[in-house]
Amino acid sequence: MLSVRDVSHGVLKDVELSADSGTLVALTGHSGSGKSTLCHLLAGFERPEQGTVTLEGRPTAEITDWRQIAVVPQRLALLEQLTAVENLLLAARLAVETTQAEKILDRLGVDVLAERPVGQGSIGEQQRVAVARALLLDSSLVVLDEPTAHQDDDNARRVIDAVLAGVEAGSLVITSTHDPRLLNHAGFTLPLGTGL
Ligand SMILES: Nc1ncnc2c1ncn2[C@@H]1O[C@H](COP(=O)(O)OP(=O)(O)OP(=O)(O)O)[C@@H](O)[C@H]1O
Repeated sequence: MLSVRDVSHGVLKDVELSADSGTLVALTGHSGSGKSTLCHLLAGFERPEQGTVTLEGRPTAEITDWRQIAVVPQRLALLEQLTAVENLLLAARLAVETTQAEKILDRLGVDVLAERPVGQGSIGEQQRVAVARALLLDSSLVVLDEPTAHQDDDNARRVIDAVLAGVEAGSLVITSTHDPRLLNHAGFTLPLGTGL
């Protein structure tokens, strides 16, 4: 269970959210409404100025295990000199087989980067590598910041199918998005900011 209680931080005011495993939650709101800020708090990159963000009762800021919280930050945070497979294995702390990394890269149509430095890929390809990395371990909480922002329809479909497989496998997936292709699949939506 993820629990966001009475959180105020920067532009975020009194945000409340509870969600269980096996759910897809969408964060929406206009540019600057705080979607990325909330993603950072969920991921545990920062502690909230007020309130609490906990996963199974533990502050997310104290959780460093990728099996518990996996993330696609807006700027992806890939190591550009490493291949796609190496990026995935690093996140998994080398605890998965190379074939497992190759399989999810293939599923996301980005096997072309498996053995190449990801910095050579297009932004859309790099985003799909970051999505593959976040979905690799069926982590308890998966936080995705606009994971289809750089995807055409075919590749958005690949991302969405992979996300839904993660939800099916039991992950709680929280994604910020403006994209109706993704929004349509959300179990529920948390609108942030005013006017939406
Ligand atoms: N580190 C920071 N320090 C100060 N202000 C920040 C910081 N990060 C973000 N902000 C501000 O907080 C507000 C919310 O930013 P955020 O990136 O969370 O919005 P967003 O809803 O994700 O927007 P977008 O859809 O454009 O990505 C913005 O006004 C931004 O300038």
